[in-house]
Amino acid sequence: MQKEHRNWAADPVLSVEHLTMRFGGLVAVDDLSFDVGRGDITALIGPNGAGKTTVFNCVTGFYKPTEGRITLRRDGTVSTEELAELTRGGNQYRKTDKGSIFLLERMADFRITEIAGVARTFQNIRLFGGMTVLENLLVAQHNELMRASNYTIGGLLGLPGYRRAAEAAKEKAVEWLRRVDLLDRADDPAADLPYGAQRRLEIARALCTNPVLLCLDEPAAGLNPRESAELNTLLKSIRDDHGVSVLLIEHDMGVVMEISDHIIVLDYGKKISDGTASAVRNDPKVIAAYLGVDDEEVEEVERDLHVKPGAATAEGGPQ
Ligand SMILES: Nc1ncnc2c1ncn2[C@@H]1O[C@H](COP(=O)(O)OP(=O)(O)OP(=O)(O)O)[C@@H](O)[C@H]1O
Repeated sequence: MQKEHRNWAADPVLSVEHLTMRFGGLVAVDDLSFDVGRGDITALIGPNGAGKTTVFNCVTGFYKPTEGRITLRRDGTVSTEELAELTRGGNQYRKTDKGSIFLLERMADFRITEIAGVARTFQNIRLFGGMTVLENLLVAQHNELMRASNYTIGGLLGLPGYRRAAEAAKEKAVEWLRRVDLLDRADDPAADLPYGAQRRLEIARALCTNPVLLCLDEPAAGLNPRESAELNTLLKSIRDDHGVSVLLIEHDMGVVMEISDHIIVLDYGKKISDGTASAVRNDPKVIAAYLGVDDEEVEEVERDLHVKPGAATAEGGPQ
């Protein structure tokens, strides 16, 4: 059951404003603005080359945007005036007892994960294949463990503070393995897992960093229908049971339409639609943009969007 209230307007965890990213003469993202609601699953969709991954790379600090502001509201409430003040000054973030905000376009990728609380997965799985499943989740908590050792040899000496932190890291890893149904594979090399299980492990690894916003780049790519259904259940549980906001890029319209509270549609780097799944599904601009894809994909898109065959051609969409 999809929620009809608009968290993205009432309580945005992420606000992207006037984002532009140029590569030489190519404008990959063009003056794009959108909000991601706290506690929502938000999907960023659009035809190939629309600019989705570029947006992700800007939000997660892999690219420095040409222009634009990207605000992450980690917790509490920070007023518009305080945000304006932070923007005018040179700082990357502001933390007060009322709440904390981060200007992600000013921050390096590792700081975005570590202090702003944004975690991501990639289009191509990036696990440490030779390490065990459990070790992959412990490595993800390296920063926390380093802090616990006070960046000294406390870890090697087994000082109590470090030992406690190491125990907690293991407990967290085991708990996430249980949630993603991989506990029985904890000691196997990650590379030995089937593809769908590797995707779940990547998500668990991202969650071990305690994110407020989890960014997933095509999590359903390469999954069979059963694995896709399991992914849907996992993502809904991450939202509902753990309160983590999810922003995903996904080509599988079955997944997108079933789980998304909010969908943003890009085409040629610009936003062409923004709303609930049902609003976006019936937007002629979206259907037209999608029908600009290869002929063999047209029927699939029409079926996934639940529109009558040929409906969008009547709107004069690009062919
Ligand atoms: N590092 C880069 N240098 C030059 N051009 C780039 C770079 N990254 C992306 N682009 C270009 O920017 C445009 C948007 O690419 P992007 O990968 O963001 O699209 P996408 O919507 O994620 O596509 P897909 O669905 O195929 O993954 C494309 O024309 C792409 O070739």
